[in-house]
Amino acid sequence: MAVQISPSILAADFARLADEAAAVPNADWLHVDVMDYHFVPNLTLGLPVVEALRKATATPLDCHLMIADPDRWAPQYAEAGAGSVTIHAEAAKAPVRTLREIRAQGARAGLALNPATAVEPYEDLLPELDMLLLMTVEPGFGGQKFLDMVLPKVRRARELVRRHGGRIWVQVDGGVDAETIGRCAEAGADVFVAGSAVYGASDPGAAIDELRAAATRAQG
Ligand SMILES: O=C(CO)[C@H](O)[C@H](O)COP(=O)(O)O
Ligand SMILES: [Fe+2]
Repeated sequence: MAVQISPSILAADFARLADEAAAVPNADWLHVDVMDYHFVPNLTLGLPVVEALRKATATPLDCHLMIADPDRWAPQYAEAGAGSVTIHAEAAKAPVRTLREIRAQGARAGLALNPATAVEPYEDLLPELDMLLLMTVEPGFGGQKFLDMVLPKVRRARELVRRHGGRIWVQVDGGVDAETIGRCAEAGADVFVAGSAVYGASDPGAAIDELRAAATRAQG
């Protein structure tokens, strides 16, 4: 599948979110990291900001919920207009129901796995999914170093997805930059979240072009 780039607004200026969204017109998605001080030791933003962002940009929102109770809240993010809503396997207690509720609201449904969470136990969930998100840092903060140990899991996820028809996107998130993105693409990822590498650059749009070119080259 064609490479997709999802810049994370975690690395943007939270006081100027509409301008920061406008600074990346070539992004396929805007990645929105929702953190609640419980699932991860950090707090970011919630539904009101997602609703406001949705009105401020035409770029679809890719909501990554790092929250303790995704079963309760995820459908509301879909209802608020997110194009994609991803819940963590480590937090969801009723993932089948929650993923179905996300889809019923018209959004794509994603399942995220922390670096130490294996993908194989979730094979039976694949029919409920539109995207698998493999964390390449421990969730909670931007600007962390990419974890190479996740790359074999990216390969295994790509193989599982291929066996199930290849419809499901494989996203990587954390420490993705112009250097690490090639290894992720080569391992089988096709959607790339990048926070610091985009919003830390002097020209965020040019940084996206550079990431897309590097991933496309590596896909071969
Ligand atoms: O989910 C996340 C952290 O939990 C962020 O999406 C991720 O860290 C992106 O930031 P960076 O590219 O700077 O690592
Ligand atoms: Fe994220």
